[in-house]
Amino acid sequence: MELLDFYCQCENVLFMGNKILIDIQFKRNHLLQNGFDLTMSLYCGIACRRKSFWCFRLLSTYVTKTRYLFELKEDDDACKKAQQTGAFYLFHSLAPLLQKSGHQYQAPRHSLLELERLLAKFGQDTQRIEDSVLIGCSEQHEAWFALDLVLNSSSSINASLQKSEMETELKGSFTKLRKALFQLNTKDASLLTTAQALLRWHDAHQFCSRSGQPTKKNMAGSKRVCPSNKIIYYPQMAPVVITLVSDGTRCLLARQSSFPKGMYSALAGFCDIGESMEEAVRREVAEEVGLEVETLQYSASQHWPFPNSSLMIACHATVKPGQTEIQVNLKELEAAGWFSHDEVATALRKNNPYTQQQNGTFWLPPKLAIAHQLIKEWVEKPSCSPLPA
Ligand SMILES: NC(=O)C1=CN([C@@H]2O[C@H](COP(=O)(O)OP(=O)(O)OC[C@H]3O[C@@H](n4cnc5c(N)ncnc54)[C@H](OP(=O)(O)O)[C@@H]3O)[C@@H](O)[C@H]2O)C=CC1
Ligand SMILES: [Mg+2]
Repeated sequence: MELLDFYCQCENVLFMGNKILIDIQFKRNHLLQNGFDLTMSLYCGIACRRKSFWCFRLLSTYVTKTRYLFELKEDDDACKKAQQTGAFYLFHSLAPLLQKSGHQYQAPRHSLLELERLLAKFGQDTQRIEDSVLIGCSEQHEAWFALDLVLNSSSSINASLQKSEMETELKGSFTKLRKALFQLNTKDASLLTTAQALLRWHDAHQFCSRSGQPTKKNMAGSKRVCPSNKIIYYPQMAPVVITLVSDGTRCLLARQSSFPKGMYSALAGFCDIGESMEEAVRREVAEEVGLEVETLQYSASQHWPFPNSSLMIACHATVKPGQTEIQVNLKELEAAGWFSHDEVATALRKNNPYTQQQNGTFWLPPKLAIAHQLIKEWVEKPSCSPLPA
């Protein structure tokens, strides 16, 4: 339910700036009378007066949130204003700040005032706040930003010395993202992943590749512009295909020498320029294990921040029956093999790297990796009906 149109009398309306809030009780009755299943409690929208009635076009919370973020990306003044009431996630050399509460970890947010105090305490200019990037907002339109306290800093104070003092001051610890992802809930993990990717991109794109001049970030951090030739640079992700190959009864798992000991995953590879997803899957499977893909089926996608931002495009593939002999490309992989449904289902159930290494068995990527989801899908439904490649 994204858009609704309806009419009501003036006393049911509250104005807030250029937005309106409908009297909740009225809306609930109205929507229930009209057979809507009201699952969200608040809608914003636009209104125009028609005789004694107001005509409303109501937008869902998701749409208003999206429109608000779009406005902040386009309008530097609006974005700067949003910082006044916004909240900031903090990083140190791309490691997010985490705080422990009981047995759980969380990513704390700081107000502008708290951030200004912190920067002043550590001898940094509050101008640095302009290096922050917009990463989202709450349903109440509290804008969320991320700032790296040392990247691009002109402060002469040694960054590593400052780190532990900052951690004491902030009652938390700056934790490497790979580790942080295992300690956070999915929502925080996804926000911090986006934040780190954006902070990293800005750090690596300080100069125009044509003029060599420093580029300037817009307030939200959704782009950088070269002041001398007006070239605009947008943050980029590299498309990567990840494929779980099956021969109908078994699936193919492989490992690179850089993987943690004992971990096996699906085949992955960067798309070459000019390739479709289907072509990239066929090429990667042929390059890495010497097999020809017969059919494939798209499953899902995921942003993956390591080592740089990738858009992981996940799919299931099958190979021609009777053509299942693997020829491992040792320049790319350390090992690859066929695994039975039972073996993979057992590994999935006991996916504990420590115990599985001890037993000499293999283990699979963690839950938050799309490779895990692909493998789980195959175990639950090994015979999906894919499209020809
Ligand atoms: N989320 C998940 O579930 C999973 C994510 N992944 C991610 O998928 C990505 C790709 O997998 P991988 O098997 O390594 O890829 P490839 O099989 O394509 O091999 C990697 C090599 O490709 C070259 N390469 C080509 N284009 C690029 C590019 N745009 N960026 C970096 N390297 C490039 C590099 O070679 P050279 O260094 O010689 O230049 C690199 O070492 C990895 O970054 C990995 O983190 C992988 C598995 C699971
Ligand atoms: Mg690969």
